[in-house]
Amino acid sequence: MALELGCIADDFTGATDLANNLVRAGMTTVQTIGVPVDSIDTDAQALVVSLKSRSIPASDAVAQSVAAARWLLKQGASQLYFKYCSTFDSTSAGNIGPVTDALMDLTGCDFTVACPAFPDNGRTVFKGYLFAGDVLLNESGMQHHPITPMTDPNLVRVLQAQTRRKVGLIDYSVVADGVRAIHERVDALKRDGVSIAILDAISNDDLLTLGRALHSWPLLTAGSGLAIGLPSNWGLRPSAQAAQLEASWGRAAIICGSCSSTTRSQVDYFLKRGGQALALDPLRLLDGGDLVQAALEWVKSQSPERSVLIYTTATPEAIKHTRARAAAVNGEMDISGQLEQVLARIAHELLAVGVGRLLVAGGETSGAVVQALGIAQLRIGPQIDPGVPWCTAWVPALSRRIHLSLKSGNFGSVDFFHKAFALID
Ligand SMILES: Nc1ncnc2c1ncn2[C@@H]1O[C@H](COP(=O)(O)OP(=O)(O)OP(=O)(O)O)[C@@H](O)[C@H]1O
Ligand SMILES: O=C(O)[C@@H](O)C(=O)CO
Repeated sequence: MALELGCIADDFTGATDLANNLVRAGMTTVQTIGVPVDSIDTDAQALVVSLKSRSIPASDAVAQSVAAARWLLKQGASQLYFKYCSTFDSTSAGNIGPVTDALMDLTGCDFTVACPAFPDNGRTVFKGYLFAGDVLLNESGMQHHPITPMTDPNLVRVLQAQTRRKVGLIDYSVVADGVRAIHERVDALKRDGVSIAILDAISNDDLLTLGRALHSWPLLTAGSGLAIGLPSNWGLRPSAQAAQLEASWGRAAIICGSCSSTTRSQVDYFLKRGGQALALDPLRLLDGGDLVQAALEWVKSQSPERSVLIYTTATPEAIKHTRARAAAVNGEMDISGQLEQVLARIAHELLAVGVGRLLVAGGETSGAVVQALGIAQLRIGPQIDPGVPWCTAWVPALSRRIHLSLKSGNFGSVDFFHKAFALID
């Protein structure tokens, strides 16, 4: 089967999350890092281009997303899928709205949907309100996100602030009534001048219904959840074979820049279990401290038989304190960006000490790490937890493949770090 689905993901963990859902639903999928310069030789049915565009200026996110879309259309994609976070991470400046607008202009489509729901990971949308687990988005910890704090759970309002198009809602009762009811609602919304509909979805069944209803639409925008209902539109069925990888090798390491409450619990669990862990102090950046060298020295002193965790993960209060100290020294300092680069350099150096199994937590952090390792493509393997697979990637500096997992900040069970390495031991 030829290429059908062309996906543009606004961060790297989100891209593996989407590719994972597609692979599990039976679609052969290749994930690229950035927009490839040339065509790629693949028989994949889906391509996922990973960008790092979630938190950059909206005009840059638009330019990169349009370039990715043009490339995917040139490869032959018949449907485009713009993937963002299941917690709708964005600000009133974007980037979900501006990118959606630009992709609608590019494809000439007059109507699309916005569907962050991913029930397998506790993200549900009801009456346009996004829940993370049992609480509304703005009570979930996301209100403290260091880059895109989410303080309003009403997605119609959140998206309307970012787009020049009118935003409406297709609510759960319409979705429950099936494909025809959804199409009728779309027609009614169009008559009201609406061009983008937030989709309610509270279960995988809702996503499967929506997947059928959106068959052959030129453009979809969503988290990864909506993808579970798409492969069957091309007659594909779930298959475990698609996710097989070669054997892993080397030392195991975890690089953690995510500060989400989920990741903080995972770090705490790892520490309580006596894991080998090093916390990096961001304030050392203010006095020119060499965090990379310090981390490497530390790694060399640890047992190579057990995994190591290197993290900048901190509480909202600690981040606030760090930011205030940084601002007092230099108002221009981007402490979060600098920490991403520090962790990326450490990841690169870890290869030299024999790390062949690398787990990275946090989307921005993963983007920085993957770029520093010079990785061009990821092959998707078995799922560790919903939304997080193991992958393999060719690392040019090593001239060999490593196992790599990019964990979204909010994903994974509390024992994720142990579970992940147990799966590929
Ligand atoms: N101690 C800290 N102080 C300030 N910023 C930090 C600190 N630790 C990490 N950061 C920054 O916070 C950001 C975390 O974003 P990242 O995308 O990596 O994680 P996340 O948002 O939890 O993950 P996801 O995007 O997958 O949900 C990064 O820019 C990181 O450098
Ligand atoms: O959708 C999600 O929650 C994740 O794939 C993600 O994008 C986190 O960065």
